[in-house]
Amino acid sequence: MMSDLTIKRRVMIPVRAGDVMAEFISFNGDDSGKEHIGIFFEGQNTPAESKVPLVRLHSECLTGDVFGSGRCDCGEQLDEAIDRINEEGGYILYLRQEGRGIGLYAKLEAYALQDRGYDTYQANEMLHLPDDGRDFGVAAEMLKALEVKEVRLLTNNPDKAQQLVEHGIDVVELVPTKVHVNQHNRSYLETKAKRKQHTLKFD
Ligand SMILES: Nc1nc2c(ncn2[C@@H]2O[C@H](COP(=O)(O)OP(=O)(O)OP(=O)(O)O)[C@@H](O)[C@H]2O)c(=O)[nH]1
Ligand SMILES: [Zn+2]
Repeated sequence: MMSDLTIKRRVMIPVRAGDVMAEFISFNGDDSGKEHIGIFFEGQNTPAESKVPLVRLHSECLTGDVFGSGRCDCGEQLDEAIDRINEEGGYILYLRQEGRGIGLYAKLEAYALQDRGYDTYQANEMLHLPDDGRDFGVAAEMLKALEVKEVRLLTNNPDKAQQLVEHGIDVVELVPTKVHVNQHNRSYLETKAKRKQHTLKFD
C-alpha cells in the first residue's frame, strides 16, 4: 500500500541537447521502489500556472524510448509529448512500468511469442502475466503531490483517464496523440484499438 507522496527534490535539466528546459522531480513515499519520475515543462507562451496543464502518463519502454524501436510507438510518442508539453506547459509522468508492467525481460519473451504469431495481449497471457498490469493510481498520487487537480490528458488509452478519475483527478480534456504507424508496429497498434478501445485513427 502506498502512503501519500510528497515531493523529494526538483532539479532542472536541459534536455534535447540543451534546447528544452525540464524540471525532474523525485518523490518520497512510494514504497514500491520503482522511482517514478515527474518532469515539468514551464510552457513557451502562457505561464503554466494560468491554465490546466497538459499531462502525459508515459509507461517506460526501454526499447522504444531509448533505442527508437519500430515494434511500438513509444519513442515517437515520448518525443511528441516533449514537443507539445514544452510548448503548452505541463508534466510528463514517466512511470517505470516497462512492458505494461511485466518488466523488460518478460517483454522480450512476449516479443518472441509475437514473432511466432501471437498478438501483444495473447503473448502476455501465454506467459501467465496480465495483459496490462499497470496501475495508474500512483500517477494520481504524483499529481496530488504536485498540487495538480485538473489535467488535459495526452493519450489514446481510455484506461489512463478512467483510473485517474477513479483516484480523484479531474480529466477536463482528452488530447489524442498522433498515430505513429510503421510497417513493424501496425498490427500492435491495431490490436490496441480493437482489444482495449484505444482511439487510433489509421490512414
Ligand atoms: N507486454 C508488452 N508491452 C509492450 C509491448 N509493446 C509495448 N509495450 C509496453 O507498452 C507500454 C506503452 O505505454 P504507453 O505508450 O504509456 O501507453 P499506451 O497504453 O500505449 O497508451 P497511450 O497513452 O495512448 O500511448 C510501455 O510500457 C511499453 O514497454 C508488447 O508487445 N508487450
Ligand atoms: Zn514501446
